[in-house]
Amino acid sequence: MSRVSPAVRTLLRQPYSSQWRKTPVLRSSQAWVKPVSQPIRGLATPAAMPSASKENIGVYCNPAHDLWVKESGPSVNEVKSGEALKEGEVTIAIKSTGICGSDIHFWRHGRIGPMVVEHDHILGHESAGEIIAVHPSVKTLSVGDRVAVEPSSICNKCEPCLTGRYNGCLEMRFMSTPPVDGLLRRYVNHSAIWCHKIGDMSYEDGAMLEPLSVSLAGMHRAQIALGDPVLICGAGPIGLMTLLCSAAAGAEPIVITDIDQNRLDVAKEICPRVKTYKVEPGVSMEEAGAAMSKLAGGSLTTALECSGVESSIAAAIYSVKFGGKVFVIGVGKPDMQIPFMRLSTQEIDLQFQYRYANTWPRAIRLVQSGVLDMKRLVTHRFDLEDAVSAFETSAASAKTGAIKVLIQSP
Ligand SMILES: NC(=O)c1ccc[n+]([C@@H]2O[C@H](COP(=O)([O-])OP(=O)(O)OC[C@H]3O[C@@H](n4cnc5c(N)ncnc54)[C@H](O)[C@@H]3O)[C@@H](O)[C@H]2O)c1
Ligand SMILES: OC[C@H](O)C(O)[C@@H](O)CO
Repeated sequence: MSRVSPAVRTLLRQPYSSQWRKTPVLRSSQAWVKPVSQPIRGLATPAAMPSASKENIGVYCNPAHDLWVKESGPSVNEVKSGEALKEGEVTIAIKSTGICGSDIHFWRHGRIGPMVVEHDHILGHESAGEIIAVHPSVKTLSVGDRVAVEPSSICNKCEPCLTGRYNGCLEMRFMSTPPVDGLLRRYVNHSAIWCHKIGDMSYEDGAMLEPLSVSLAGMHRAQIALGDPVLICGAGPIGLMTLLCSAAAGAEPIVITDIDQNRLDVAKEICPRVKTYKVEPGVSMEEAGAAMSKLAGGSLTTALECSGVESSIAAAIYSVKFGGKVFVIGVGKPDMQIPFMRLSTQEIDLQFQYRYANTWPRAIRLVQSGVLDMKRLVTHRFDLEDAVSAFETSAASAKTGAIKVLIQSP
């Protein structure tokens, strides 16, 4: 806050409130950031990074469930001088970021299980952008490269890291999971190894690679094959991406469920051969599971659970036949009841996925080649300055029809 005037400082400190939304957003023409004339060696010149003339702002939440936009680091001066850039790092001008259900959760509930918001905290981990500065030690990326950001940081020493399953890193620092700040900023410094080149892919598609990675990791470990009958529970962004993946993998038949008819309609739009099942209140998990099974002609061997809702996981367990598998991608309550004896007597495997490892090159190939087209899932776009409205729209998805809300910094 040291480079801003007291009036601006007051403005930037405003928590989420109607006052912020009515307040005109700061423009770079208001020039509260001093321009720097001498860029350091190895960094882009100011002419090569016009967007770095704008102040850096970020989207914050806190334990009191406020949500607001304010000044953030690295400052525009630090970006230009490179003083905050560590060995192996690049500066990314973030262009597009998706809002994830976990962002809404950290804002509204202040925690996801053991991950607790304890201070002012920057959200966002589904981003793509342009490289605008490169530490001299970085040889793999150049200024101007378009990249999708993998929001991880790992120790490279523990067993999960050394065996290639780095999503289980014992010292994982995942951006946007407290206490690690997220990507919903105009500029972010991050290790070059986690910035995946996307060529001429749009930044929107680039931002979608992160949730797609979750689906791909699930698909890979659930071992979905050509002709497999598959149930997908939950038609949110993850469920719909899993639907696209299942269709591309040749699963047949495919059944998808949700409580929201709009989302089921979108599922039908992006995959006309999918069969939809609307989950109604008052229907028991046994009945729901049986109905899902019937829609698939009694064939279901795999359920990919993408809601994280206890009753949905239970219905999935009742939907698959002897020897089947329920693969849970959704996350939910810390403790849940499951139909244990159904799992036991039917020898149903219950498996879980948490985040992803090594999925990004695969995700990029699938989107670049057109095998997967996720554009229909983007329903709303907001500028970074208007991030509060973006979060409200995403949080009220049943009313707004939002599926994936993107925040952009053109
Ligand atoms: N395992 C991981 O690493 C990982 C990563 C990202 C997201 N997730 C989780 O995956 C899940 C899906 O993410 P998303 O972004 O699509 O979230 P989302 O909340 O947008 O989608 C969940 C969908 O489930 C539907 N639903 C609710 N109750 C249901 C029920 N009883 N039966 C069927 N559907 C029901 C909702 O209407 C919604 O459409 C969430 O639990 C999220 O936290 C897990
Ligand atoms: O895709 C990554 C997930 O959204 C995160 O793990 C989140 O659920 C908690 O940080």
